[in-house]
Amino acid sequence: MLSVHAVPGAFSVGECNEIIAAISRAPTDEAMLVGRNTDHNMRIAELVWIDEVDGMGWVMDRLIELVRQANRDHFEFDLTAFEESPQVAIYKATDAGHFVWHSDIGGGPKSGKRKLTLVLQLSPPEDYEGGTLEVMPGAQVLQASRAQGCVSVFPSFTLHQVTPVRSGVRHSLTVWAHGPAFR
Ligand SMILES: O=C(O)CCC(=O)C(=O)O
Ligand SMILES: [Fe+2]
Repeated sequence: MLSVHAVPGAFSVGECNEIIAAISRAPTDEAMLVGRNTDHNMRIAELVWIDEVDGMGWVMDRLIELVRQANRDHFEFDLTAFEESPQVAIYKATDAGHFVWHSDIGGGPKSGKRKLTLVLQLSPPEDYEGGTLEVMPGAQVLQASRAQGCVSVFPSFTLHQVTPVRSGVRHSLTVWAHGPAFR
């Protein structure tokens, strides 16, 4: 099983900028962790749920196709639904935005059924320093591509983190595919 599947150019630069512009007009919520824990030591980011932003249907359509292809070609998990809205996270250097090591599988009725995680790099790499998505599928830590429009797909149980943003602002989009428990 491939641990992290990358799709460079899954979204064009123009499309990423369009998503950032659309969500910047929407109100943000402070990031909450799996289990609705607001421990600031774990994650500092602002969140916008794509389902609540007008004109973003095409984004969900593209994400579904990307997950479907990645699953068919690389993971072959039993996936049944997308039960949660994709979310855009905004990590700001002024807040030392980050997300410590975690798995995405939580204890809730939806977060407990997460099986694949897809992360889209929305910001161009020159917009920020730090803010690297690191994934640890085994003994080694892999750094996800920072290229704008690149998508990384990995099993939701895989440990991953976002290192503190040291300058600028990083936007990313995360969506999960759900299904019955691993067995
Ligand atoms: O922003 C990222 O690159 C990852 C976000 C993440 O890990 C999550 O939303 O669970
Ligand atoms: Fe995560």
